[in-house]
Amino acid sequence: MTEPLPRLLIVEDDLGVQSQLKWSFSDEWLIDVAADRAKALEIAARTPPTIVILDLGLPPEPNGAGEGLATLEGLISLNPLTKVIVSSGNEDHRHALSAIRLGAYDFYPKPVDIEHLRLITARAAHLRRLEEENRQLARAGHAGPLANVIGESAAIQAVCQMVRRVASTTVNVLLLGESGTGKEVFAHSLHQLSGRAGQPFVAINCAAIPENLLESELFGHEKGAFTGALRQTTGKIQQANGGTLFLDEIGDMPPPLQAKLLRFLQSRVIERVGGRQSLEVDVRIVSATNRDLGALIEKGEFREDLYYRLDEVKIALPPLRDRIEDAPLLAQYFLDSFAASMGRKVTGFSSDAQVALSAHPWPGNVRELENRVKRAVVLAEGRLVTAKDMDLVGGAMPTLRESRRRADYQAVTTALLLAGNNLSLAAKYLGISRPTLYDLIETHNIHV
Ligand SMILES: Nc1ncnc2c1ncn2[C@@H]1O[C@H](COP(=O)(O)OP(=O)(O)OP(=O)(O)O)[C@@H](O)[C@H]1O
Repeated sequence: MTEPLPRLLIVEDDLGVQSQLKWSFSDEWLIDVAADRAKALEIAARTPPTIVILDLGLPPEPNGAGEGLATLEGLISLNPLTKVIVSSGNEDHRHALSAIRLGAYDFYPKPVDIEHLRLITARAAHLRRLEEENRQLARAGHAGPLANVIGESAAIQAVCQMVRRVASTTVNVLLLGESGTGKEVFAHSLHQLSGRAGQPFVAINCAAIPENLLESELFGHEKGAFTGALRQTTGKIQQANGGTLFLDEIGDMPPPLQAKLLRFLQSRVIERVGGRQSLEVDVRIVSATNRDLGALIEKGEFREDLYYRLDEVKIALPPLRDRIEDAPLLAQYFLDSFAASMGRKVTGFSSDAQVALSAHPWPGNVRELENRVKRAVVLAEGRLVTAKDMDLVGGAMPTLRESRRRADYQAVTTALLLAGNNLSLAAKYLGISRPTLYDLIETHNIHV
């Protein structure tokens, strides 16, 4: 998909200047021209321009600025994001300043210097793009990070944005990511941001419960259903009625239970183990795994039909090493909360600790960082935590290759975020071709 060219409206009554401008900009812009206020506003209403180049001296006042300024006001009131660049032929600087006061983006003196005007136009277009992206983010509810989520990296912001976007829907969400990347944190955010927030959030770890107990944990059982079933119990699915069921480590669910879970997802009805009564249950399913479900499906260990039910939307959580700029933020956050709860007067990190935080590859992700900081808050002798307190002495410098890998990953995720996942635009921001961008996305396993 190629990006449509942006629209430029030239409002100019001098036909010579009009065609000069048209000719100079037609390679990068879709151009409309108007010679007076009425025509300009009519075009702007019909095909909204990104940028307007506006001559202030329009008829019937070619030597004044009244008509030009009125046109400017009309354009801005049609769309306040429109960037209007004004020109005035007479030497009167005051008109240009009045225009800026009324909301024009910039001005330039006549006679026109095309190179100068190109620069102004490019900057205005860039600003307009940023403003529109900010608006989109704000509309998607992305006013800041999610509650309980620490991180400012582009990668984590993209995740927050996605979580906000899907939270209010009823789609089942599959969270993928290495151990300790925050899958449960985001499952909780999804629930809190959804219309189900006042209802229960029930989590179950499919790997931690022995196979023979998992079924009754999920579905409940009747009294006497099996040896030791002394009374009727309510399963987790029913406990979550009206709310969200978080199925952690879904990749470890044994195949017979996968079949039962699938039946439930199709019918939305459960039967307790040993029971006959059908109970209707309304839950939203959020599941998570650090395993490669595709590989499990290939080996016949995970049902593909269940996978498609669970993966209505997939959200991939980046490992901490790929958003290393979040490590100092998370570390300070954990330090403050542990210091407060343990009553310790530790306030920050020594410089060797700060270097270690950014150099360590964090195989255990945020959980590892949390544990290391906790230990350090206990051990620290002074006000500052050292690398030794975190047991990160001699923490290997990242190799040049690793640093480059991280830089590539960050650049690509940032560009995708700014481009709203539009690949052509992201490739353009990065100054690379689309095929190169595809390769990078594949190499870094980035989900778009
Ligand atoms: N972005 C974050 N901001 C604040 N705390 C976080 C963040 N991500 C993770 N944590 C914390 O890190 C720890 C691990 O997170 P969580 O249990 O959600 O990871 P997980 O991906 O579900 O791990 P596992 O796959 O091992 O179950 C938790 O204590 C959680 O509070």
